[in-house]
Amino acid sequence: MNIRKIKHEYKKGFSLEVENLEIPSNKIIGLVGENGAGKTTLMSILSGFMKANKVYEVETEKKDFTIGFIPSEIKIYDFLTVEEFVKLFVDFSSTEMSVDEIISLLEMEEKRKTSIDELSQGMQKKLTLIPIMTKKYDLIILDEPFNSIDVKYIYKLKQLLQNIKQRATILISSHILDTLVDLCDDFIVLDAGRVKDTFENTKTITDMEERIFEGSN
Ligand SMILES: Nc1ncnc2c1ncn2[C@@H]1O[C@H](COP(=O)(O)OP(=O)(O)OP(=O)(O)O)[C@@H](O)[C@H]1O
Repeated sequence: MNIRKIKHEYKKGFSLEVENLEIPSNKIIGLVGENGAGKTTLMSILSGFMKANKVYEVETEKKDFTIGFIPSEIKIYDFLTVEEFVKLFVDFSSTEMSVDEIISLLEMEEKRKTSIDELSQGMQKKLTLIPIMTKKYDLIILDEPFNSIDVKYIYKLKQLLQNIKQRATILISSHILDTLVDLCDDFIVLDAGRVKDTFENTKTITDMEERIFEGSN
């Protein structure tokens, strides 16, 4: 995917302006930047969740390019049980996986009859990730996927994303830098709505910290 130009202005003054940014295929790319840098705005626009109100010029490798977006917070139908929620997903999506397979992949067999509003935050977060585990996309966009999930599941999610990378590009925003350094191939640094830097991951946390935060206050 090539972002020729995206420009969006919010009424209260913040503007996002990204130009000539290549999102390479079959890579995991970390989108980093301070609070309010514009990560969610960029991800929402790229996924079609929000429309850029000034300029939107994006090129994709093919016409039927598919994008899966998991926002950082999704309100799910919390009056359903885990099993009912997964069944609803299976019935209304094109996945070939069964309800049992998905519940087993989530390691939530013991909670299948539990109402979602009685699950922990992390368990609810896991449910929001079902689409990327079960469907094929060309680009997967994940906004803060590691928030509130436990270390074991972070480990599993990292493995899953490494597998998915063989057939998709993955753009992840997170403030958990060591997880990103472990996982990503490349980084994009956003600062005040502009791309400050793009670089390859050297897999050394201090290196990456210096590169990302250098020049910041
Ligand atoms: N709906 C909105 N209306 C007006 N301004 C907004 C709106 N949504 C976001 N903003 C502003 O746009 C800027 C970028 O916000 P955005 O959520 O994209 O940043 P972010 O990098 O994802 O931040 P964080 O790391 O805190 O999640 C912020 O200044 C925010 O206040």
